Amino acid sequence: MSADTADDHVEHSLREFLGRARWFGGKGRELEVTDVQRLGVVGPPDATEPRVVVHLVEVTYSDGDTELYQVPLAFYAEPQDRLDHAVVGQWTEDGMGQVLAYDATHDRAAMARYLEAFGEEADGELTFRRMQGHDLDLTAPGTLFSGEQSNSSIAFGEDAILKVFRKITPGENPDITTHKVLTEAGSTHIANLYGWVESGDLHLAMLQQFLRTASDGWDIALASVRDLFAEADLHAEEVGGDFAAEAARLGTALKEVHEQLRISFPTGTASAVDIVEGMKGRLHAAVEIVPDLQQYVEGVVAVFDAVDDLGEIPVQRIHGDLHLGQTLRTVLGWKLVDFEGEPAKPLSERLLPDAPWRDVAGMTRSFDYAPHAVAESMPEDDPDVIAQRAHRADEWARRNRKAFLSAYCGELAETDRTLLTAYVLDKAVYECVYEARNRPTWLPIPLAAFPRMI
Ligand SMILES: Nc1ncnc2c1ncn2[C@@H]1O[C@H](COP(=O)(O)OP(=O)(O)O)[C@@H](O)[C@H]1O
Ligand SMILES: O=P(O)(O)O[C@H]1O[C@H](CO)[C@@H](O[C@H]2O[C@H](CO)[C@@H](O)[C@H](O)[C@H]2O)[C@H](O)[C@H]1O
Repeated sequence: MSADTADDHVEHSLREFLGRARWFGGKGRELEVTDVQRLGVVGPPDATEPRVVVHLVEVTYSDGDTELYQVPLAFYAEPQDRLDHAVVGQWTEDGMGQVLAYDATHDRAAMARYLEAFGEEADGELTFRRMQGHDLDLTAPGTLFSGEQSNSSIAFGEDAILKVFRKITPGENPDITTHKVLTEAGSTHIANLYGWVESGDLHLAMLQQFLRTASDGWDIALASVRDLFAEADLHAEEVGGDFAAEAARLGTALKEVHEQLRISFPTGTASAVDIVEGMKGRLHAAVEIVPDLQQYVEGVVAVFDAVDDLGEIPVQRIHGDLHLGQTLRTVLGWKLVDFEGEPAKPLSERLLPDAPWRDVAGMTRSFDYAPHAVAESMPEDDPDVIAQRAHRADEWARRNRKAFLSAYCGELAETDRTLLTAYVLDKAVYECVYEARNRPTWLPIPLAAFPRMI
C-alpha cells in the first residue's frame, strides 16, 4: 500500500468507527475524516503490548463545519477476542508493522497504562497532572461505564473515575478547571479532582473521586413520582418517597457551590438588554428547528421583554447545564457533576461568566421533567386519569421547586422572579431543540411547559 492509500484506509476506518460510537455528536450528518494526528503514546514508548496511542481526529461536515474528536487506540499485533466489540480497524503502524486497532477505553490493559502514567506524572507528548493529597490506587482495574454519555468514563476499582473527553476544543475545559478550584477550596458538593491529562493547549481527560455508592438524583426523583402516582388519594407530602427534603438539600448545595465560584473566579455584570437579545436569538433559531414553538413566541417574547428594564445583572462562573441527572446523592450529601456546560454551546461561550439563575432554571425545569417523564411512560386513555395525573405532576413539581428555591435564596424578590422566569423559558427553548434532535418522543415534555408559564 502507498502512504496515501494507507492514510485513506485509517481515515476510512475511523469514519466508520465514529459513525457507530454512541458519544459521537455528528451522527446522521454527512462527513469526512480530514485529518488524523497522533498526539502521543500513553506510558513508556518501549512498553509491551498494548501500545496505546491517543489520536485526534478532525471531521469535516458537508456544510464545511469541522470538529475534533479524541480516539485513544490500543494496538495489538494479534486479534484480541475479548475486544471484538471495540475493533476500529487493521492497518500498518510505523515501527509495529501490521496492527489491529481497538478503542482503548474498552481495554483494561490499555486503561492500566493511563493509571500508571498518573503514578509517574509522565511529562512527554502527553502530560499527566496530579492534585496533591490523594493516594491514588495505581493497581485498580478499569471498567468502562455503559450509560448514554457524551464522553467515555472509566471507573478504577472503588477509587477513581477517568473521564476521557471525546469532542475536543482547544483551550481550557471548564469541567477540569472548575473542579480544580472547588477541590482546592474544599467544597463538599463535588467529587474531588485527582488529576487530568493534557497535550499542549488540549485538555484530554479528567481523573476524579469515584462516588461508587451514590444514587443519581434523576432516578431518585422518578422513584418519588412513581410513589405519588401509586397513591391515588395522597398528596406529595404524604407519600413515603416525598422528595422535598432532598430538593431543599440540593438548593443548599447549589447555593454553597455558587458562593465558592463567586470567590474563586472573576465576577461582573451583563446588561439585561444583551441577555434578552441572546434569549430572543435562541428562541428564533429554535423555531426553525421546532416549528411547534411558533405558537408561543409572542408570549415568550413578552416575558423576555420584562427583563429589559433590569439594568445590570450579576454574572459569575456557574455549572451551565444543571439538571437532576447531574446530581449524585451520597451518604455525605449531594454532589454536582459535569461542569462542562451545555454540550451544544461553543467553548468560548461556555467559559463566559453567566447569571447563576441559569443553574436555578435548569433544576426548575428538571422538577417539571421528572413527573411528566413518568406520566409519559404510563400510557392511559381515560381522560379523567390523564387530568388527575397532570394535576399531581404539577403538584410534585411545584412542591419541589419551592423547597429547592427557598433553600437556595429564601423569598424571591420580584426582579429575581422576572429574571428566573425568563431563564426557565430560555432553558425550555433549549430543551425543545435538544429533544427534537436526540429524543423526539420526549419533545412534548418541554413543549407542554410553555402554556403553563406564559
Ligand atoms: N465522580 C463520579 N462518581 C460516580 N459516578 C459519576 C461521577 N461523575 C459522573 N458520574 C456518573 O457518570 C455518568 C456520566 O457523567 P457525566 O459527567 O455527566 O458524563 P458526560 O459528560 O459524558 O455526560 C452519570 O451517570 C454520572 O452520574
Ligand atoms: O447530561 P448532558 O450534559 O448530556 O445534558 C443534556 O442531556 C440531558 C438529558 O440527558 C438534558 O436534560 C433534559 O432531560 C433531563 C431528563 O433526562 C431533565 O432532567 C432535564 O431537566 C432536561 O433539560 C440536558 O438538557 C442536555 O443538555
